[in-house]
Amino acid sequence: MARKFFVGGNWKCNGTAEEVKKIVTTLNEAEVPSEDVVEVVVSPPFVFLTLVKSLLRSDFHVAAQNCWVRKGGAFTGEISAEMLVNLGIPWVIIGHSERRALLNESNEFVGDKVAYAVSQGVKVIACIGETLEQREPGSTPIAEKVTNWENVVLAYEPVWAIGTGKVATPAQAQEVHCELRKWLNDNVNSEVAASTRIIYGGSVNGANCNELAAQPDVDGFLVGGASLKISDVLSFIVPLV
Ligand SMILES: O=C[C@H](O)COP(=O)(O)O
Repeated sequence: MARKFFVGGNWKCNGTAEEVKKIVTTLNEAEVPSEDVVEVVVSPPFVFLTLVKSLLRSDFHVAAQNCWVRKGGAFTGEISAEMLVNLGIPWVIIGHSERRALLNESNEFVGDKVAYAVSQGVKVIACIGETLEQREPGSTPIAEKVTNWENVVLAYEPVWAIGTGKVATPAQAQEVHCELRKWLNDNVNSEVAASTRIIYGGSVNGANCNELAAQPDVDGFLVGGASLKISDVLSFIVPLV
C-alpha cells in the first residue's frame, strides 16, 4: 500500500502574529505538489491556530502542538481534543521529546493522550524516543491503547539531531524506521505496519531532505527550525514534486 508523503512544520514556541502571517503567505503563494502526493501540515503555537487556519490554503492543514489527556475541565492552561475538533483543527503533535524532557511527560501519559485524541477524531503525530530502549517502551502504550491507526503518524526524532544541525544520515534514519515498522508488524499487525507513515525529525532542511526522502521507510518529515524560515520553508516541500 502506497504511503502518502507527509511534511509537518513544527513552529514550536516561536513567532508573532506578523511573522506567522508572512510564513503562511509564502506557503500560500507556492507551487507545490498536489495533496494527493504530499500531505502538508503546519503546527503553530496554540494562540495562532485560528489565525493560521483562517489564512492557510485549503490543501494544507493545521496541527496543535499538544492537547489534554482526556475530556476538558478544571485543567488550567490545557486545551482539550474536543476544543481542537470544535475549532476545526484536524491534527495534533503528541509526545514531542521537548515535552517529555521538560514537562516530564511519561510514556503512559503520551499513550493515553494519543488514544484519547484519536478517539475524539483528531489525527496524531506521535513522537517517539531515540534509542531502542526508549522507542520500545515509548511505543508500547501507544500500540496498546490506539485502535484506529489510520489517524496516527509516527515521528522518530533523535534528540541529538533536534535543532543542532546534526541530521541523521539517510542510512541511520532508514535503519530505525525499518526497525519501527517491524516493531509495528510484531506488536500491532502487518496491515498497520505497511500503512503507517513513519516520519523523521531532526535538522531537516532543503539540502538534506531529498536523500532522506529517498529511503523506503522514511515517509516524511517533522521539521522545526527550517519550517520557520521564509527562505527555507518551501525547500523541503517543493523538491518532492
Ligand atoms: O519537531 C521538530 C523537531 O523537533 C525537529 O526540529 P529541528 O528541525 O529544528 O531540528
